[in-house]
Amino acid sequence: MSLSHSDPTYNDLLRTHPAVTADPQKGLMVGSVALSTLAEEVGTPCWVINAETLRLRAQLMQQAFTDASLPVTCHFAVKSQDNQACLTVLGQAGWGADVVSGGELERALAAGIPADKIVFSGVGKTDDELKLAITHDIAQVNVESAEELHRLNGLAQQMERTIRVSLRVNPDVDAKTHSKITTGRAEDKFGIAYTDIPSLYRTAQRDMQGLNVRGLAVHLGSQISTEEPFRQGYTQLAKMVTTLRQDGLSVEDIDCGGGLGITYRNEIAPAPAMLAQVMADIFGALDVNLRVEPGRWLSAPAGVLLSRVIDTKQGTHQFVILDAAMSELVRPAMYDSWHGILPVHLPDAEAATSPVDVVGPVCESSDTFAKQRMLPPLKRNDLVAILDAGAYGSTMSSTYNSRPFAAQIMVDGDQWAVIRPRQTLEDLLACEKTPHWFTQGA
Ligand SMILES: Cc1ncc(COP(=O)(O)O)c(C=O)c1O
Ligand SMILES: N[C@@H](CCCC[NH3+])C(=O)O
Repeated sequence: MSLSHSDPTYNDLLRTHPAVTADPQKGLMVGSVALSTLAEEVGTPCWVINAETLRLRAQLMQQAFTDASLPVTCHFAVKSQDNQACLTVLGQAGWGADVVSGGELERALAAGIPADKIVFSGVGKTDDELKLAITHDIAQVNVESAEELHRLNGLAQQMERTIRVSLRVNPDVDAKTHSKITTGRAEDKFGIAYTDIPSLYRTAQRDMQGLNVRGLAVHLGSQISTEEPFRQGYTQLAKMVTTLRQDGLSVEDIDCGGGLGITYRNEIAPAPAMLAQVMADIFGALDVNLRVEPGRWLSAPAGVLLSRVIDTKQGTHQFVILDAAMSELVRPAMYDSWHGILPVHLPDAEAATSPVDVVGPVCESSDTFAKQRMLPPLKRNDLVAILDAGAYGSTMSSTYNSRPFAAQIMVDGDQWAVIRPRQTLEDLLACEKTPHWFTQGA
């Protein structure tokens, strides 16, 4: 988060973030709606999602696979953005869902995504979650251990059903992204060890009556910004397909996971066309059905976190204290991640920028959105938009420091609506109970 001369300027950020535009009179806009209007009407902090951006990115990704003549089923990773309105937009664009919990499965169904377009990944699925998947006969469960495979088979047989599964392979490939979001190294908790796959797959396909074993899945990590990890991971998978087929087993499906990175700062992020090309090169001749599970690439650039300056203060550093905090957007605190920050009022072309620390009000030094960021002057009550906040923002929010969850707004052209109201303190307290022995006789 340190000061870098290669940091994008205000204009660079605007150019690379079409979800927001600048109007000389109204300041920053999402679609045709001024962010200042949303701040007035809904209050800050709040999340603002541009439906058009989501739709466009869904289309662009599908187009990349079409251009590569690759039939791919696209499943949106719900963990990146789980709002029902966003899932509805993507469902209407023909996308399925990738879920990692019973809650996400219920959300995807509630948004109208059909069960046969839902895949269920995740390193620890409870019996209840697996039963839910069986009950709804979802597209497939990506199984992450021998133990889970046996448990799922038992549950399906008890329910007198069968369920489609793929085995998630741990290919021992380093995705060269942040260590905390790397999932395909041997030491990571995800997937089944590469060398254990052949015997487990054989047992599952030949002997487990509750399972319809379809193929293999992989997910290497998130915010992957180079082609090489995809190439390495998928090559491992393709070799495994050959091994299994040589053993007389059938492999019909390959789930390539998600992970495609975006440009937050100055990363040269790969385009979906790169992913499509790698998949075509490696799987094109294998005669398999392909799936992908991207999240961030679709949702991150579609959303901003809108916040107001509570105060500024001059210490060793100049501080700008926002009403948004790590309780809304935890990524900078958790991964030292960099997010563009734009003042909502258009800065005077003459205004000099100076280095400031942009922080939140939470009692943690890590509650810092940016250190020594070159920004035009900001004063109390000014608004700022924190960019690329549509993924792993609201879904990772907490109520730390008794801060109720922020409102979520969707803008679609000239229309806007609150799609999740701001939680109130009453909402927060309503589900808590003080044990009866404290209140008896009071
Ligand atoms: C199994 C699985 N699929 C898909 C994703 C989505 O990843 P991303 O948002 O990086 O595309 C994740 C998250 O890392 C995941 O764990
Ligand atoms: N939460 C991470 C991504 C993790 C993806 C889930 N496996 C982030 O904000 O970058």
